[in-house]
Formats: sequence, structure tokens, C-alpha cells
Amino acid sequence: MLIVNDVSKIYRTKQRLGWFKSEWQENIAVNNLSFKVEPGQIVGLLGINGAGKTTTIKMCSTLLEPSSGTIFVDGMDIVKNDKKVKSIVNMIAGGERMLYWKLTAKENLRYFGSLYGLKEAELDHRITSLLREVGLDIKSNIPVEQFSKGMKQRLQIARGLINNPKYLFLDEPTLGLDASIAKHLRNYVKELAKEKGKAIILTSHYMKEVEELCDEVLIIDKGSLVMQDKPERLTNLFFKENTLKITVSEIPDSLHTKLNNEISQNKGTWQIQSTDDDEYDLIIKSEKDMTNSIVSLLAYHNLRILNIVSEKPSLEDVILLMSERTSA
Ligand SMILES: Nc1ncnc2c1ncn2[C@@H]1O[C@H](COP(=O)(O)OP(=O)(O)OP(=O)(O)O)[C@@H](O)[C@H]1O
Repeated sequence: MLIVNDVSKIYRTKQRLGWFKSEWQENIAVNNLSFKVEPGQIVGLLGINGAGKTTTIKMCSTLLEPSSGTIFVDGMDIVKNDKKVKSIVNMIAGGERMLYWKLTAKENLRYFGSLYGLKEAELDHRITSLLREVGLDIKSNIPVEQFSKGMKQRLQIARGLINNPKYLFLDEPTLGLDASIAKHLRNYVKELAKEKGKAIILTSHYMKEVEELCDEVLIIDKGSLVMQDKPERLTNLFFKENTLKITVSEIPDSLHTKLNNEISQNKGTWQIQSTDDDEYDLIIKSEKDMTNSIVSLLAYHNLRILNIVSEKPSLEDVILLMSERTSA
């Protein structure tokens, strides 16, 4: 099990105040954070930019030392037993970092594998099976600079698995990938947890990914935990509400009572906003999709509908809302 207990990380940076003056500034990136991840579990770590996700993942994967608090992996303190812990954890970041472009896929894996002190025969065996698992076996001798984005990302996955880690930290693993490759990768991540028993922490900006993969979600803001729950609960809490925006050329006052009756019957709220083009946006928030009934009402009163947009909040909206609530 991974146990993060009351962990904080403070970055100290030197700030220049003039030609001869500078002072140290402290930035609390992670603030008294505690959580656990069990084998076979996928935990989503969510938060707005700068919330402290990468710092948390870097500490769990021994790349950074906590300023205070403890992190235990399989009963080992990551600071006191960093060598042993390093051999059973790994981190995979989205994008195109952490690979040597001039080296082939095989050479990259050989290099990263050698850092874990794996024996030649074991390394050979692992490289061959990993390249097959990520579908790069026939491309294994091609320099990475000739790979597509999806191929590079698949190689990143193989690199992250080269030491057969029990604990895997995935930082935006599907960033920039097209839909089909991302889907394939999600299935693979699920398999790693559910069939191979790996404990996984995942950061992602995609709600679909979080819903599909995570057993539990942690939302952090300014380094502190603001919510910990099942992803379905997150969806139920925040994604119930539809926002319907109907743009019309006018809304006569006489229609207000009828709109109010219709919308309040459905426990919704509404407002009218005038636009720069001398038009009006009727904005309705309700759990039930009211598109049909409102369009019928407006059409019955001969109002010209110029545009209709119906949307649910995005993951970004939910995280922002959580952050706003905690700073209020
Ligand atoms: N090396 C560093 N030195 C100083 N401050 C840092 C350093 N790395 C991160 N920070 C600061 O720590 C805070 C948390 O950063 P972190 O990268 O962990 O956030 P994040 O949630 O991963 O953000 P993003 O979604 O943008 O990747 C931010 O305020 C950031 O500016």
C-alpha cells in the first residue's frame, strides 16, 4: 500500500529585488496532504494548474523529498529506503519528455532498464515483451525521432513499466493523443491495475478518463485536499445540472410569468442576459433537459430563436467550483 501522511512540500526560490538585493521566497506547493492507494486501485489526482499534482506525484515516486510528513510504500519510508522504493515505483508523464530521440525504441528501453540494474537476459526478455504489449515490436529498431506522437506515448508506457513497478504514477498519460489511441491506452491502464494488481495514481484533465478509470478521486487546491470521493459521486454532485442557452431577438415581459412557471415546475433557475448584438440569451439551469418545452413555449409566442446551446459542466468547471468554494 502507498500511504501519504500529512505531507507538505515547500519550494524555496530566490527573488531578485534589485542589483544587489535578493530574498528567499517560500511557495507551499503541497500542504498537509494525506491519502492511501491500495494494490489494484486507480486513484485520480485532480486540481487546477498549479494545485500541486505533479509535486505530489514526484514525491511519491522519490524524485522529490517532502519538506515534512511521511510517505510509505509497501511499509518502506521513501526517504530512508529510497533505493528499494525506486525499484518498485515508476512515473509516466504525458507529452514527449523522458525519451532519447536519437536512440531506437529498444535502445531507450535498454538504457532506462540498465538504470535499475536489471540483468542482461532479464532486461532482454522484458524489453521484448513490453514492446509487444504496447504494439511497437515491429518498430523497435527505429529511432524515436521518427515515431508519431502516439508511438512515442506507447514507448513512454513501456519505459514506465521497464522495472515492473508495483506503483505507477501517470501524469496526464493521454495528453495530446487522438481518441482511438487514448482509448487503447485507458484499457491498458485498467488492465495494469485490475489484472496485474498495480496501484496507480493518475492526473488527468479529461472527465471521461477519470470516470472510466478511477476508483477514487482526490481534488486538491493550493496543495490541500478539498474532496475525496468516488468519481460517480463527483458526477452526481456536479454534472446533474444542464445549462440551456437560447438566444432570441426579444423576450416580451408578458412571457416572463409563463417562463417562470415552466422552469420552476422543473426546479430550474433562469436569467436573461442581453448580448452585444442587441439580442437576448435566456439561460436556464435545471436537472431535467428542458430544451423541448422551452423551445415550444417560445415558438408558440412567435419568438425567433437564433441559437440553442445545451451543455453540462466540464471537469475543469467542477474543479474550479470546488476551489472557489474552499477559498470562499
Ligand atoms: N521547482 C519549483 N520551484 C518552485 N516552485 C515550483 C516548482 N515546481 C512547482 N512549483 C510551484 O508549486 C506549485 C505546484 O506546482 P505543480 O507543478 O505541482 O502543480 P500541478 O497541479 O501539477 O500543475 P499543472 O496542472 O500546471 O501541471 C505551483 O505554484 C508551482 O508554481
